[in-house]
Amino acid sequence: MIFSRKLLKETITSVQKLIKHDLNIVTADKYIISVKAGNGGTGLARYNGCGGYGGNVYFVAKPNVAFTDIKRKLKSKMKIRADPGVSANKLGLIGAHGKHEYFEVPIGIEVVDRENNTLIARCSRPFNKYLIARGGEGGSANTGYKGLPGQALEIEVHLKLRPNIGLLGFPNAGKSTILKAFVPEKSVKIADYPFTTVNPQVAFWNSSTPSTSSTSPLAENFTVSLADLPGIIEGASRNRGRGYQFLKHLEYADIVLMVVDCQGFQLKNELDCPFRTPLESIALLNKEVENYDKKLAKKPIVLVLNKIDLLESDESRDNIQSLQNLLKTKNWWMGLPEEFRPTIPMRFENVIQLSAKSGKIEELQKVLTGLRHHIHALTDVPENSNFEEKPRKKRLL
Ligand SMILES: Nc1nc2c(ncn2[C@@H]2O[C@H](COP(=O)(O)OP(=O)(O)OP(=O)(O)O)[C@@H](O)[C@H]2O)c(=O)[nH]1
Repeated sequence: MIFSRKLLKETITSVQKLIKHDLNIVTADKYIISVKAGNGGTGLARYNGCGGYGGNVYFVAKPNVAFTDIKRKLKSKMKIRADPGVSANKLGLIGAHGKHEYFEVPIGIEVVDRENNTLIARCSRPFNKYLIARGGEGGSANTGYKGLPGQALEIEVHLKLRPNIGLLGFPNAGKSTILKAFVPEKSVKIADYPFTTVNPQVAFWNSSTPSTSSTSPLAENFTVSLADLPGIIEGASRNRGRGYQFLKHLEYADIVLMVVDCQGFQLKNELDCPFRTPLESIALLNKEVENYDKKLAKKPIVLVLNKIDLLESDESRDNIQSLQNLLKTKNWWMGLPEEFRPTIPMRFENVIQLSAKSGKIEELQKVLTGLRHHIHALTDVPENSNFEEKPRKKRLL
């Protein structure tokens, strides 16, 4: 088959775009892995020899481990094991300890013991190591010279995003459109019906991204991650519409970007789906967030009243202006009927009107940049720093 130069060039460009897409967008999930710490080595009763301890299994939170890498690793590695301790023998009465296993994970993952459904570790601190399974004691007089078994357990690894900015809103509010405006490659899927965003998507925005104008106040190489979560629905905090899976990604967000359609919201054009005004939508989102986790409602929140280009009359534009002014006040929720009133009313850092579709998001970028002190920059943590493992004490005979 003969390729024309043009066709070849087009193919190379689309492959490059695909690679870029893969680098810029990641998704989140849950994996089941079995973990086995090392067994203790056997002691030698005749000479009071001691077996070495089995190695422990640790998870180490690393900022440079990408979600895409860990997904690949977790898919292929169904078992994580540490080495057993060495048994004592005539020539070596003290067996060496087994090597620990350090499994590097992205910051923000959670580890749950499947047997009793308890949280073992929340790997949220960069370079911290988290003990997942303890190695067995080496054989000695204490154990009747038998090496004890290392802990074995089945764990669930929850990949939680740790975005700097997490987008929150009802379906169709324009979250993906905002994300696309930050990262202008055509790789972010946008469509005009609810739940098109199947998985949370993350984009990395930095000062060299073409969408940021030359007047961008962000410093060179400052990278901010933005997560577009699927639209939540009323009852999300009770896990309606897979609400937990979406809301959990906001737990580690530095800033929440709440997006509301300035024309209001209706899930479906049906009688049992009531129409919600923009103010009601905001209050309901507030309630879902606080019901899920009170701490979320206290995060720095920027509110976007989106789709202002659809406001045709002067009256509707005035109404949105009044709403914007109201939302900047502390008691914005006071005029709402009882069922809409949040228990922990959000205090918005800023409220802005936007037309995400126009792609002109400079004002939003400026507002977020003004909140830079809340943002944990991805480049803040040294790439190569590492922890030192303290040597385990040598036991005396
Ligand atoms: N006119 C107008 N349309 C917009 C604007 N922002 C988004 N849209 C449109 O609204 C529809 C929904 O936008 P999305 O960005 O997919 O909304 P979403 O919040 O990500 O939706 P889910 O993924 O369902 O949660 C699309 O047809 C967009 O083109 C805007 O500022 N003005």
